[in-house]
Amino acid sequence: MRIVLTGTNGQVGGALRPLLEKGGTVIAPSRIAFDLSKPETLAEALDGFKPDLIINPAAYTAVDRAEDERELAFLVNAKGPAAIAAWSARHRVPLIHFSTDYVFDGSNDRPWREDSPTGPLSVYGASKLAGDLAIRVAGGPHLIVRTSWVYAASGANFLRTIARLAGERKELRIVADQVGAPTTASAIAAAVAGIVVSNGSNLEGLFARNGGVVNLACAGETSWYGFASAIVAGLKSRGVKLAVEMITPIATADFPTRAKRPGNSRLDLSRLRDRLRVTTPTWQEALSSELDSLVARQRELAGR
Ligand SMILES: NC(=O)C1=CN([C@@H]2O[C@H](COP(=O)(O)OP(=O)(O)OC[C@H]3O[C@@H](n4cnc5c(N)ncnc54)[C@H](OP(=O)(O)O)[C@@H]3O)[C@@H](O)[C@H]2O)C=CC1
Ligand SMILES: Cc1cn([C@H]2C[C@H](O)[C@@H](COP(=O)(O)OP(=O)(O)O[C@H]3O[C@@H](C)C(=O)[C@@H](O)[C@H]3O)O2)c(=O)[nH]c1=O
Ligand SMILES: [Mg+2]
Repeated sequence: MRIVLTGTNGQVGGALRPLLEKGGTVIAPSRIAFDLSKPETLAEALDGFKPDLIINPAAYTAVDRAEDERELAFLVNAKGPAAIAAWSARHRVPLIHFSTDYVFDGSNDRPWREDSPTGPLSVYGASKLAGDLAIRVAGGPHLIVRTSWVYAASGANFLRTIARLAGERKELRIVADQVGAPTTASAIAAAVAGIVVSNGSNLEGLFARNGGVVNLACAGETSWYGFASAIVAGLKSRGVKLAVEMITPIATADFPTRAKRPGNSRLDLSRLRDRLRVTTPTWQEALSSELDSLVARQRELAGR
């Protein structure tokens, strides 16, 4: 199977690559060879790659910056995916794409289902929602994996931000009224690669029956404050020396940001379990193994 995989410098694409290489030929075009901000060039590139499957984790993910770069965010997150989806529909080549909890307004008091009403609060969320809708409208075989709060031992993410700040500051002030499920790129990659490997050439049929959007996050829930507290506790228990003495829970209103974020980011995982037979680790289990990798990497870099 020939798999075109985008975004391999990113968290999810980077975690997927080695898992997919075990089961097929992975074509991982550079951003220059396959630039989502140039939608008109993508069909010709795909003609050349001749994939049997396209997996597209590449995205514009700078949530605050997107408020000032609306056009670029929509090109990368909506127009590019729309062009890929049109090619996928024309050639009946399955497409796996990724979506976000930020398509919701966060007002609900229950976990969001795949068909819950959307209402993005940010340009990033609106651009991702436009991508989801364009893929659906194109009508090809597709699966849109909707996830939340993604992090890894490397890359730009909340774990790495907190690990850095905890080494520099006495006090961290973290919002406690936004709840969701922190999710490792490796948990997403394991689940997605599992679906690909176990269904092989039958993905088109699987997506016809059970495609569309599926929520996929780590199990359980916490706030950004709860997540930061667990990160700091986990680093300390692994013997990492930190400057931080106090972690203070604050309200969203006390941490002004350019983009608005949803209060409730929780995703209902029953479709994932019932239709795709996939379960994910709890966020605490996933954090524990990611902290092991982070600390091992830091010790290696420090030559210890
Ligand atoms: N990060 C998160 O918290 C969450 C992410 N998601 C979604 O999951 C998916 C994967 O996210 P994640 O792995 O964290 O993202 P990252 O930000 O880690 O990686 C994004 C990747 O997209 C590439 N990219 C950006 N612009 C373009 C472009 N114009 N053309 C081609 N490639 C481009 C980047 O390339 P380069 O490295 O060269 O910049 C990078 O490799 C995305 O769809 C995202 O919206 C959903 C929920 C949460
Ligand atoms: C660094 C910091 C952040 N925060 C808050 C701000 C924000 O509400 C929350 C998380 O901040 P971040 O900017 O790291 O997270 P953010 O970039 O909003 O993360 C999002 O990225 C996109 C791509 C997604 O799709 C989402 O699922 C989500 O993971 O923590 C604090 O309260 N104190 C702090 O010191
Ligand atoms: Mg961010």
